[in-house]
Amino acid sequence: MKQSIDPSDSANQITQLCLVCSPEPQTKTLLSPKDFRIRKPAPLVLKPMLCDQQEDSQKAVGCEYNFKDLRLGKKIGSGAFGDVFVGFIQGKFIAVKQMDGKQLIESVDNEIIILSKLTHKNIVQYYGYMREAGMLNVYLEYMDGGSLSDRLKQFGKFNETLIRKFTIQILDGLIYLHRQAVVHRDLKCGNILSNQRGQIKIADFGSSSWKEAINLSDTEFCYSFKWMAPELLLKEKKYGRRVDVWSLGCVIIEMATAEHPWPNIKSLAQLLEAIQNLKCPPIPTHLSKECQNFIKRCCTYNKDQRPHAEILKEDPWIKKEI
Ligand SMILES: Nc1ncnc2c1ncn2[C@@H]1O[C@H](COP(=O)(O)OP(=O)(O)OP(=O)(O)O)[C@@H](O)[C@H]1O
Repeated sequence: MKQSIDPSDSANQITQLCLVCSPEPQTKTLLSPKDFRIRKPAPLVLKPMLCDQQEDSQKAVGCEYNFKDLRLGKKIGSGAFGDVFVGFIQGKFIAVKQMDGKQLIESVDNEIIILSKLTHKNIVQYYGYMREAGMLNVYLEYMDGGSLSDRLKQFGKFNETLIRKFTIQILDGLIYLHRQAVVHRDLKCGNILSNQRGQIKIADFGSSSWKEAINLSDTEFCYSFKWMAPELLLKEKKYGRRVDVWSLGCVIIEMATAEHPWPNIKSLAQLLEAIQNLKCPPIPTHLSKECQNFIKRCCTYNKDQRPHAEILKEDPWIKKEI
């Protein structure tokens, strides 16, 4: 099936982002992925984008921001590549992802390249990065509600009204990403952050690709596998944006149950067997028929029959008046 991407729309957005991100104004209008290489290390003063936190604005405002003034606060989380702290600068809170620069691996660089060209109300905003004393600090929008998986652990499963509200926001974020030809590949509640205003944003682009080939390691069972589309697990060479649509179905199951999708699966071999036999993760029966049907559409085994995120925006469950 042909992918519904409006090239002019995409090109305009990328051009606009590049103009905001780059230290020098660009005059080019046609850009390619190589235009988004990481800038040379160690600039102390960056010109990041700052979103107005008071509004749901998609507009990024360019301004000078000296990270030397940053004060580091308490640790708010940790992941495979390092720790995340809250930072305070010029009266604003930001998140600081701190990683050992020496152990810096490709996927972190990958995350920076991808983040630096994205700006959308449902994508965690990237402000800049700095290498200092062997550490790499990545500066991000601070999401004071933490991840959705933190919220599920704390408060238990969400009701369908909230699930629908969050799904609409995730869909908007995905539609934007996919228009930029970015595939997230690791969408799960742990990588979706929330704030006190009920907004949610997609984060953690360490696994994202710029139309690049996948390199899946099957030597150890990684729990992210449970959110993965069959074509990724089966290491098919051709896969696309719709792997994120499968994961969205799994995210809805996670929100509805406060458990991983495929809750009884403990190994990659078991997962592969289950996915090939059942074709779809178990769908919670307490959800409305429309919601169950939406999950089924997301988790369509055959990727060519699986709808794109844009098409799902028109689904009756999403469009219904509440
Ligand atoms: N921008 C942010 N604002 C607020 N909290 C954040 C932010 N980014 C990360 N966190 C918190 O820090 C935790 C760790 O985030 P991080 O992105 O480093 O790792 P992860 O996604 O949990 O795991 P991994 O990188 O190993 O996949 C998150 O679960 C979240 O609670």
